Amino acid sequence: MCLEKQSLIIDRIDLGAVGSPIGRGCVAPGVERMGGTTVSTMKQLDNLSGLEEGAKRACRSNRPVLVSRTRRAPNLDPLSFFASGAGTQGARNFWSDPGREETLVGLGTAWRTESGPQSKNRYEKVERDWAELIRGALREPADVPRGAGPLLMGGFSFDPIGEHTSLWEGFSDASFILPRFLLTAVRDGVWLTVNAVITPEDDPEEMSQRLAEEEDQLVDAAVQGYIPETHPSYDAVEVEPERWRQAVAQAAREIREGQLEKVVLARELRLHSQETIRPASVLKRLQEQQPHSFLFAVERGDACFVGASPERLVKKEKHHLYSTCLAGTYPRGSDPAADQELGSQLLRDVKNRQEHAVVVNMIVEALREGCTSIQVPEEPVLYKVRDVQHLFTPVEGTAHPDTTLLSIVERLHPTPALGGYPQERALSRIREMEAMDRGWYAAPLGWLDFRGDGEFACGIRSGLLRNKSASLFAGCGIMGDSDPVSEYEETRMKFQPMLLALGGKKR
Ligand SMILES: C=C(O[C@H]1C=CC=C(C(=O)O)[C@@H]1O)C(=O)O
Repeated sequence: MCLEKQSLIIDRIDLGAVGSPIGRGCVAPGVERMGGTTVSTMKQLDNLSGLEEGAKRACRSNRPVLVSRTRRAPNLDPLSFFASGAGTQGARNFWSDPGREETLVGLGTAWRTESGPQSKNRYEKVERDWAELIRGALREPADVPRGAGPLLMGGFSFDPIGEHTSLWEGFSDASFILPRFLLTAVRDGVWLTVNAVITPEDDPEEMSQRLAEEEDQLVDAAVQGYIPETHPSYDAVEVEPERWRQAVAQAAREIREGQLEKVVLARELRLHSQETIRPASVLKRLQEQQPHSFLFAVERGDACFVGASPERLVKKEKHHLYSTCLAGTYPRGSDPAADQELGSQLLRDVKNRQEHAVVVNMIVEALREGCTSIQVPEEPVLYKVRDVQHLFTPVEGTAHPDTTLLSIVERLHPTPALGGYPQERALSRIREMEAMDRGWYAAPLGWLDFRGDGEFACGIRSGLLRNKSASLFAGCGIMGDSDPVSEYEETRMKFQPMLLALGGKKR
């Protein structure tokens, strides 16, 4: 629809109060009145000038144009916002870092990029597609906080070459969504970004009306603050535990023979519930129970990959890079003294220190290629989460000007904390020895913004929810002296966060 429309002159209205109780109760649900103009209409007008400009650009360049508008939304709670999108979108994304400095909730799809199996260039493809869309985008305002404005949310599968089963249907080897609505909760407050990709065929007025209506519905539902509470009772089936213990023994033998240094073997626990498992309910419990972990949910169609991972893969903020070496695990103690004693034992444990060192060496090498300088402490410290404690070494670097976030993700993934060492040998042993499709388990997931900044975590302590079923995943680093029974116990501890978050009882 490339007709030159007469430009509307619109008074800019600060929509900081969107969804606030002003006028609530005086008008139909979803519409709030302010000085004779409905908020819905104001939103529509507010978005319209950008969309009209975008439509003109789309016509001139004959290509889609991204129009993105961010404003404050002080009264929105991230979890309620996530829950408010249930059912309507099938494309929700939730992200929160362990400091809860940046919580992002994406609802709906303004644009997406995907890569299929065997795709060797999946990282470059996402970056290329995104750069192409961002070129010529209209953003308002120019300055938005980190985590707001146009950005992609999603992730990658663990291994594009390994077997792909129907379990992970909907989750391709790279899948990133530019959310139609993005809520960003940061120290500075809460922001709402509305993204639209307008083509020469679109009518900006119609689009702006549709966006305003959708936003009203979501914001109204979120303001009600309803988060479903489910307590399903479920049957749990461990997938081939004996075969897994044998694989651990076999891997340890191969390591002693010098065929490889380390491999991470994982297993699956399948749950069947009496009622539909609600991702928002699981996220709520994870938020309460796992304050020191990344929280994530990636919904694709009727499935949702959810977890509370303690492990950062990489964060990029301007030219600063931050990564994490997390490997080596002990249980938590039943009281502070016992906990401290177990922590001291872990710090002295030879097998765990070696397992950890393999990870540090690889991450430092991988970062070195993209950095002008690297800082890494000499000794690991403890990182304690609710059910286990780990050896932890943070690594920081200063990136070369041309080092991109996804090029670092590609270099790092899978680190020996998730795959093994040497990488290719470990990957081929995982493909042969594990009786499961890892899908997105242990893979990079996170967000990437219009500046090239963002953050990725490793998708561990996680599960894939689909209607009444859940598949939970847990793995451990196998070394030459690994004992199959203790490694099996370690995976039991690592299932705990998701089992607890499902909130139900084992039948
Ligand atoms: C592979 C997992 O954990 C990794 C991360 C931290 C500690 C690990 C370990 O001690 O084995 C694993 O390398 C998992 O939780 O599924």
